[in-house]
Amino acid sequence: MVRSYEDDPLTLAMAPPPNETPAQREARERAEREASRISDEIDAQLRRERETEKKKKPVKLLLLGQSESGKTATLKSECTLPTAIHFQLLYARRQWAEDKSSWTCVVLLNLIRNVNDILDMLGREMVAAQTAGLPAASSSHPNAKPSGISTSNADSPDSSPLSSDDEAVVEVRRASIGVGPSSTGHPPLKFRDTHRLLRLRLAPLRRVQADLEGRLGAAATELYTSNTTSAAPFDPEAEGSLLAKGKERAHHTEFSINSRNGWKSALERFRAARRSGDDGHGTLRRGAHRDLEDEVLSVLAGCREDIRALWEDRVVRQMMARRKVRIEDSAGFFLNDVERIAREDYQITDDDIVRARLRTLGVQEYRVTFEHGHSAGNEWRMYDVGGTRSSRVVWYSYFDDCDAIIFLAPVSCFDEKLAEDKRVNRLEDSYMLWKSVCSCKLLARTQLVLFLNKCDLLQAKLMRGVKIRDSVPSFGERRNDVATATKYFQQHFKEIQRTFSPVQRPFYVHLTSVIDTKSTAVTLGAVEESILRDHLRRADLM
Ligand SMILES: Nc1nc2c(ncn2[C@@H]2O[C@H](COP(=O)(O)OP(=O)(O)OP(=O)(O)O)[C@@H](O)[C@H]2O)c(=O)[nH]1
Ligand SMILES: [Mg+2]
Repeated sequence: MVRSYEDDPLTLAMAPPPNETPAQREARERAEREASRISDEIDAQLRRERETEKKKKPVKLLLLGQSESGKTATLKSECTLPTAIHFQLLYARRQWAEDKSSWTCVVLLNLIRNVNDILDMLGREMVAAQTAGLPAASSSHPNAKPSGISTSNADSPDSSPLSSDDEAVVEVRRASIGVGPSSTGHPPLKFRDTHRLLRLRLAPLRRVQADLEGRLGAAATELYTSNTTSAAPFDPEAEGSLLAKGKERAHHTEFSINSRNGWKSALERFRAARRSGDDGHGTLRRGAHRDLEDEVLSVLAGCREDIRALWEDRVVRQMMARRKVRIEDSAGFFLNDVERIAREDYQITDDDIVRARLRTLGVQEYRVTFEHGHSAGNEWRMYDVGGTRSSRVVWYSYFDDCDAIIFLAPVSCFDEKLAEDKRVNRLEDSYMLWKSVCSCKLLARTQLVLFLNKCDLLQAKLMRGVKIRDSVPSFGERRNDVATATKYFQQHFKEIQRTFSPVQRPFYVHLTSVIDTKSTAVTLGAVEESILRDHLRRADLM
């Protein structure tokens, strides 16, 4: 049976009365319009509530990558921008002024380490020159004493305050910057009295380095050993995984380290020291409570000219070139800024902070609530992790419910080895780590964003004539320039993602130099938008 529209009971019930007057009709239509407005308002209210509900779930973002890939620098880079609207770290913003002065000690430590590294090399070379039968210090002064350097002790008693413990630390540090025992196969370098004097006059910096390292704790020194041979000890399915072996966290040297012991707490030690020197009226007492930072600055200011002389010395440069040491490419390099930094009134800049190096231990959490921009009202939780192989085992516990990962792969490191395992090429390690992250089932729905970082250092390295194919044979005869190299590396990462992701996902990649704060802010802006879009879509599906 076919029913006509006019027969529909609802239509009949809603139909105006047949004898409706114009006044009644107007009243009815007004009532209908009002009902419709109220209904729209209720819908809008419900929509707003749903959006708020969605926003209540924080966006969870991890920064992953090997040690010295630039994870912490990425966060610092964002914090330094006064007008940054992206990733506004409210925690960091509030603490930034305080943190800024605490980072001063890190910069001073980095600079002093640069100097001591050179002095170590110099000591070895001077001994080598002497054992080669040449005078280590050919006197330019008629009354100058003969060199006191003894061949039985690399650093003679008159010129070096090194204890055997110090020597061990120096050995480790030398290994980290690729400093061999001495440059061989060349005629001995022509050292003069000035070199011996420089070593003598700069010797106090060794003690200062030890004091600063003591104050900053474990974060101040790099890790040169690892108790795991796996690139991804967090991956239960990976060979050599500590989790797979069922080893407990407590058995692992870095497992005991948590967010309270990261660089934030390293800086906190300085804040505490500063507070203890405060007389309660906002002024620092001198003498017994004199701030370590002031003391270091005063020693450094006294050494400024000698540091400059050491760094600009032709023979010293020759020595480093022979040893293939590129101290200027190492993390926390500040020797070119000695004129500005080694002063009692040194004021740290944002740029110094981004370039300062302090290792992250464990996992650092940042909670951020955006006040404006497209993330307004959203809470973001960001996790900056320690990247050494031993530290990676704790990563897994942060994977659950993770919206996005920014994975940093330092591409300038194609010819370098991991500090914690000298057998492993750093680019290879990044590939292995990326593969584990891509294939991890827990991260199957997580957005992955790859930063091919340290492009500035890559550029400088290639300009110096370093050939990629010497370290990466598969690179072959391609053009040895940044564009070709990054395209090649990018393709490799893309292929790994495509092959190993349990579910196909878009490949997001950015070429970065995260110490360039301005361009990093632009990149992070785009990343933030894309992560947020995905986050809301996931919330919609819930
Ligand atoms: N020139 C240059 N230096 C960079 C870049 N990214 C990071 N650095 C520097 O490299 C050093 C190491 O960076 P970090 O951010 O501390 O490295 P990380 O990944 O947090 O390392 P861990 O905490 O050990 O896991 C710092 O001195 C940074 O300033 C870059 O793109 N270019
Ligand atoms: Mg870090």
